Amino acid sequence: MSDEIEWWDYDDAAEMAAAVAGDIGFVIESAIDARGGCVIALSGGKTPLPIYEKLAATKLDWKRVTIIPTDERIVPLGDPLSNITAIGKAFLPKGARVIPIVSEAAKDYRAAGKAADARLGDLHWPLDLCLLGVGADGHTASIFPGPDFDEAINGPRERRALGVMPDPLPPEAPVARVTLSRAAIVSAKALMIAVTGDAKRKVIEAAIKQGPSSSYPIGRVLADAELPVDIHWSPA
Ligand SMILES: O=C1O[C@H](COP(=O)(O)O)[C@@H](O)[C@H](O)[C@H]1O
Repeated sequence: MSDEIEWWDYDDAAEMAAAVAGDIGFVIESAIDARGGCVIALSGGKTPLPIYEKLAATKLDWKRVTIIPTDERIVPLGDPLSNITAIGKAFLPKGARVIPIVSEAAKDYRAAGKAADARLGDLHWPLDLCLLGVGADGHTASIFPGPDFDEAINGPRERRALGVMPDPLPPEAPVARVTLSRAAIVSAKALMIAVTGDAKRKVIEAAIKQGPSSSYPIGRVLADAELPVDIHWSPA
């Protein structure tokens, strides 16, 4: 478990968006200065959208930035549930390289996970940054309870992505997923979480208290993190 998990509290989502976008922008600039490029993973769902709007408005050398989603719902590109579609809307116009991790050709969710893992092998690892979200049920990226949970948490460290069938399926997006593995997430050089609302805060606090045997996926990820983790929170 990282010795340093720091909470950053904001008055509202707009204030949080400005602060998190500033932090991500700093990581991107530093990576470009250091090695001429940057690879980041951004969470899906609705919470981070104001952050992406702010970040996309930041003057950066976007052509040197590669963005992957932390996880993807297995739906066609353009579907309202597609994480990469929302991320692409924000960053493709800036010239960033936005890489989907799910191809419509995948036969089943496990094959989709294997294809994503192979595709991710072409990128520069470890990630310069991973921004995670957390669901009200304590899932993070698409690490959910179910038949693939153990592999997502304890699979071989070189496995960066895998297919996941959440059980139970989350009502807000009841579909199979592809997710970064815990190993890929915690190897990132910078790890941040952005969440809103009291319920998610309580879940994360409980998960941290439970430690390495946490019943929540976010607890299992945080328990394996070695670098400091910033948790950004606003009430709504
Ligand atoms: O399904 C997902 O949910 C989480 C949380 O999403 P939010 O809309 O409650 O912010 C998200 O982090 C993940 O990437 C997504 O696929």
